[in-house]
Amino acid sequence: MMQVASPRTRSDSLTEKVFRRVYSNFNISTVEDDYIVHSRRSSDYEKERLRKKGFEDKEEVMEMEQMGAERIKTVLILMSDTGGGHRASAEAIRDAFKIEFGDDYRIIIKDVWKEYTGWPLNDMERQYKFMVKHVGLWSVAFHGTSPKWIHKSYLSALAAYYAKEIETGLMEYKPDIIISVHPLMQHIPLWVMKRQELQKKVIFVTVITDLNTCHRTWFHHGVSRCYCPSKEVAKRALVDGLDDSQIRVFGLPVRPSFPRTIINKDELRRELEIDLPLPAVLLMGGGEGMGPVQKTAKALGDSLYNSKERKPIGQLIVICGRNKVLASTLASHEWKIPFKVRGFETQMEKWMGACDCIITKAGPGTIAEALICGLPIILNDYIPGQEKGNVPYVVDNGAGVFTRSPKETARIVADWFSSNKDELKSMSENALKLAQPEAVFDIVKDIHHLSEQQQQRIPVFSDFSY
Ligand SMILES: CCCCC/C=C\C/C=C\CCCCCCCC(=O)OC[C@H](CO[C@@H]1O[C@H](CO)[C@H](O)[C@H](O)[C@H]1O)OC(=O)CCCCCCC/C=C\C/C=C\CCCCC
Ligand SMILES: O=c1ccn([C@@H]2O[C@H](COP(=O)(O)OP(=O)(O)O)[C@@H](O)[C@H]2O)c(=O)[nH]1
Repeated sequence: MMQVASPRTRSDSLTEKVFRRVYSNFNISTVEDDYIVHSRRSSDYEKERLRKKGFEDKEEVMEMEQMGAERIKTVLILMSDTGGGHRASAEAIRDAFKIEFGDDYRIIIKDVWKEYTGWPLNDMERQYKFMVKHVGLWSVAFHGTSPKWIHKSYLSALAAYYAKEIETGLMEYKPDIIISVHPLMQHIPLWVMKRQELQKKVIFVTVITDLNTCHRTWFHHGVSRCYCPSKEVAKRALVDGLDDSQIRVFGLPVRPSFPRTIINKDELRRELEIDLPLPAVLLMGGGEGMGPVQKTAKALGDSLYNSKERKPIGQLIVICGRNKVLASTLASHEWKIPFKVRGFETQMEKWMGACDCIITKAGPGTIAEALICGLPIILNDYIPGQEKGNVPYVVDNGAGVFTRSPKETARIVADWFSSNKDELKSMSENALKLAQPEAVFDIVKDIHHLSEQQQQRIPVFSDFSY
C-alpha cells in the first residue's frame, strides 16, 4: 500500500467526491472539447433542469434560458497545443469546475486562433514544434520578444488584422468567464472585449502554467486575476506592474484525477501489467516525447541489470506521448529488464502512481503531477526560456536532480534502486511537501467567487450583446 498523501489536508467530502468521480466509470479526464458535442450536451442539461422545474413548454424553456433564469454560466478556456501542458491545465480546470459546481458551469476548451484566424496564429503548434527543435532559434524568439513594446505591438497588429475573426470566435460561445492558460492569449481577447465594451460583463483571468521563468506576455494588466503557480512567478508579475489585488498564488492546476489520498500501488501495477516487486522508473518527455529519451532508455537497460547475478534490479516504463517514431524504435529494441513502451496516455496518474521515480524534461505539468505522486524527479533537459527556471525549482527544494547525461541518469536510478534507497525516500518526501494538489480547486473557487461578486453588481437578467 503506497501512501500518496497531500501535504495539506482537505475535507473528506472533497476527497470522496474526487474518488467517486475518478473511480466510478466517470472519466473526468476524457478529452471532450468539441464544441458541438459540448454545447448540445450542456444546453440539454440546461433544458432538462428547467423542465424539471416545471417549464414544460418548449418556447418557455428557450425564453428562460435566454433570460438567464437558473442560468448556467459559460466558461471559455483558451489554450493551444503548443506542448501538452496547456491542455492538461485546461482539463484540470474543467474537471475541478465539474467536481465543485456540477452543472452550474458549462466549460468549453478551445484554441480559438486555430479555428478562426489565419497564419501565423492558426499554425502555432507546428511553428512552436519547429522552433523548440532548434533551441537557439527558440531562445532568440523567447528572449527577443520579451520587451513589452515588441510583443505588444506585434500582438496588436495581429489583433487588428484578425479582429473580426477573433470576435466571431469569442462571441460564438457567449462566455461569462474567459480563462486563458496560454501566454499568447491575453492581449487579443482583451482587446476584443474592450472594443465590445465587455470588460465589466465578462470576467477574464489568466492561469499561468509556468513555474518560474515565464514569458512576460503572461502578465497583462487588464485581467481580473492572474493566478501564479509559485511565489517566483508572483514576484515577476508584481515587477511587471500587476497589482497585488490581481495576483493569487495557489499552484499549478493539475488534473484532479491525480491521486492525493491513498492509492494501492500493487493494484495499479496489476492493472497496468507491471512487475509487482521490482522498483520502477518512468521515463518521458512531455506531450511530444522530447529530450534524450532514447539514449536514456538504453542506458537504463544496462544500469538496471545486474550482470553478475543475471537479474534486473529495476524495471523501465517509457511514455512517448505523441512521438510515434520514438515509441516504435524503443519497441523494436531487445531489453534485458522488464520494459514497457507506451504512446500518448490519458491516465498519467495511474502510471505515475505505479512508479517509484521519474525522468523527464523540465515540463511544468509533468513536474507538478510527479510532485503530487511523491516521485523523485531526474530532470534531463529543459526548453530555454520558460522551462529553465523549473530546474532550480525542483533541485533547490530537494525533490530531484538535474543531469543531461543519459549515463549519469541511469547510474543515479540504479543507485536509488540499490544502495541509496534513503535518498529516494527523502526526495519523495520533499516532493510531497512541494506538491500543491489543491491548487486547481482553489483557482476555480476563486473564479466562482469573482463571478458571484460580479453578479451582485450586474443585474442577473442583463442581456448583454456580444
Ligand atoms: C527582436 C527579435 C525578435 C525575434 C523574434 C523571432 C521570431 C518571432 C516568432 C515567434 C514569436 C515567438 C513568441 C515567443 C513568445 C513565447 C511565449 C511563451 O512562453 O510561449 C510558450 C509557448 C509554449 O508553451 C510552453 O510549452 C512548454 C512545453 O513545451 C511548457 O509547457 C510551458 O509551460 C509552456 O508555456 O509557446 C508558444 O506557444 C509560442 C508559439 C510560437 C508560435 C509562433 C507563431 C507566431 C505567431 C504569433 C506570435 C505572436 C506574438 C509573439 C510576439 C512576437 C513578436 C515578434
Ligand atoms: O502521454 C502523455 C504524455 C504527457 N501527458 C501530459 O502532458 C503534459 C505535459 O506537460 P509539460 O508541461 O510537462 O510539458 P509540455 O508537453 O508542455 O512540453 C503533462 O500534463 C502530462 O501528464 C499526457 O497526458 N500523456
